[in-house]
Amino acid sequence: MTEPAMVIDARDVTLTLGETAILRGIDLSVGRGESVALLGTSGSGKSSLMAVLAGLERASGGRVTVDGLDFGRLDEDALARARRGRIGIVLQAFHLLPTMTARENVAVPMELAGAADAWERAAAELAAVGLGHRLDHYPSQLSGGEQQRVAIARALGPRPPLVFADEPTGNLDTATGAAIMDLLFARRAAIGATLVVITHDRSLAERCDRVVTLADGRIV
Ligand SMILES: Nc1ncnc2c1ncn2[C@@H]1O[C@H](COP(=O)(O)OP(=O)(O)OP(=O)(O)O)[C@@H](O)[C@H]1O
Repeated sequence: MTEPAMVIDARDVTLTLGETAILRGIDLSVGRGESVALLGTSGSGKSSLMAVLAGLERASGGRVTVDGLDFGRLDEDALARARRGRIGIVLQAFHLLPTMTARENVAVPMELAGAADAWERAAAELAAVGLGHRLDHYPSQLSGGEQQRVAIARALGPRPPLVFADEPTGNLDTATGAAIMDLLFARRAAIGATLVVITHDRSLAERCDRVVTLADGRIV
């Protein structure tokens, strides 16, 4: 089977929560290997769009196709399976599991994605983000920048074709944030993943192949 050229194909996507129309007819196609920045003021719908495209939130209307799968046709279990190994997510606040070491945080999603050698691969992934000497540290024993490196290793370890990052440098100082973005771009290039980055930072956005700007739930 040939792979679909578009990793993301969203057509007239709407999201309404309660009375609030959050996404109001989004059309967005993202090609394989492309990097796209989602820019927009606070409340414009960036995180909501990411949640819909990542299969974390169901669209209220329209069609979302990711890696050839029509999300609207999948039940919850099928959607969870579709996400696993196919979509990696890096968030502003890292969200590592506090009771697990760096290595465990990275190994668990790879195990869930079916890797037999997840434990060994987790060590290699952490070495690739410069943390080969921190395998057994818990998140509380790591700096913010180090925690985000673990989060990148965790998200990209299963080699997903699609990676989302929501304000990945938002909790970091400028220099650390720049190093994290360099790392995110380098690791996603190494695995050939498509990247969608949400940001407020125009200079960061301009590092992507394409900038998409949202305002009030629409692409402008
Ligand atoms: N569960 C919800 N119920 C109702 N409204 C919501 C819900 N979640 C988000 N919203 C509203 O939807 C709009 C878009 O929110 P979203 O978080 O997607 O914006 P954003 O562009 O990512 O903003 P930020 O840059 O501040 O993170 C906001 O006005 C928000 O208040």
